Amino acid sequence: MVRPKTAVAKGPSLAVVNKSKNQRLSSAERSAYFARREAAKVLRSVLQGDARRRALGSIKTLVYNPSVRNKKATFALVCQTLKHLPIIKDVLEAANILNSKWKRQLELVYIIIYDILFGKEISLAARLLVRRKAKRIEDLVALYQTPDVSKPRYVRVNTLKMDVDSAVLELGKQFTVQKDDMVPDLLILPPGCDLHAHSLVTNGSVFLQGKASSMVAAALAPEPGWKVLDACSAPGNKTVHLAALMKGKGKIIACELNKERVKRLEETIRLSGAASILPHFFLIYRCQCVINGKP
Ligand SMILES: C[S@@+](CC[C@H](N)C(=O)[O-])C[C@H]1O[C@@H](n2cnc3c(N)ncnc32)[C@H](O)[C@@H]1O
Repeated sequence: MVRPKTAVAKGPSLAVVNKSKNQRLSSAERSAYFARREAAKVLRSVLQGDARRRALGSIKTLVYNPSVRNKKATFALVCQTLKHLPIIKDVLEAANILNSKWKRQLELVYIIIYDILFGKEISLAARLLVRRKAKRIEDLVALYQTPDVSKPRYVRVNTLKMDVDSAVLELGKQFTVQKDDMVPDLLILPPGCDLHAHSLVTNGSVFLQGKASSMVAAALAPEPGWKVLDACSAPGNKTVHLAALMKGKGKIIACELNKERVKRLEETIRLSGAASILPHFFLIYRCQCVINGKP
């Protein structure tokens, strides 16, 4: 195996590839960028030659093609990537990040992964280890991990089916339950409790609905008799919350663009019990709402 003398990665890797064309690259970045592109082309020829058992030329011959500008760096990149290819392939397989676009540029991906794993980034990581007084990469990663901030679970009581105090009693048999101080029909449960299969959820007495989502209808505070337009309604959590606050008097015009999501909206309305209690309450439109001429 040829051992190149040059340091291979002299510029940022993925960052360079992803830089928008409008942003100017420094000359070092530009040369690293071209070296990677050129190395990928050479690598493709080498690997295709291997696959067909018919080499299109030695790496040197391919690199000395006049179209290759940065011959030293390209040669080094190709050799080093080939040397580490089994590891690179393993990493790619484990990471499972190849989409169809990247699969078409597999050789470039190999080169970039080489750079990330064994090129300049390693020395950056080493510098970081010293700076953060960490002995191993794992310790460094742990230093950067944000503490697990546990978020409470919220459920909104569907007052068309159940009153808030009964829901507190029922859920209180299993969990510690608190009433939210901003949204009257919202309950706070401990982080991590899974209510998906709870009978109050499956029968539509409570909805798994976050605080931000539940605040919308509460902030509007519609009164019975109002006519309310829900312009983007599926899956319908806010639609049925409005229905509960309006106690069945008035009208809700629920619009939804997506045909499949209209089905979800109808299912939410059915689950909430609103459709049977208030048969003429909802008007569901599969439409694109147009406001001031704009969708
Ligand atoms: C974030 S969801 C709405 C969530 C809903 N308000 C709730 O609380 O359950 C946005 C919905 O708006 C629909 N949508 C987007 N643009 C729309 C348009 N111009 N007209 C009608 N529906 C639209 C989308 O298909 C999607 O189902």
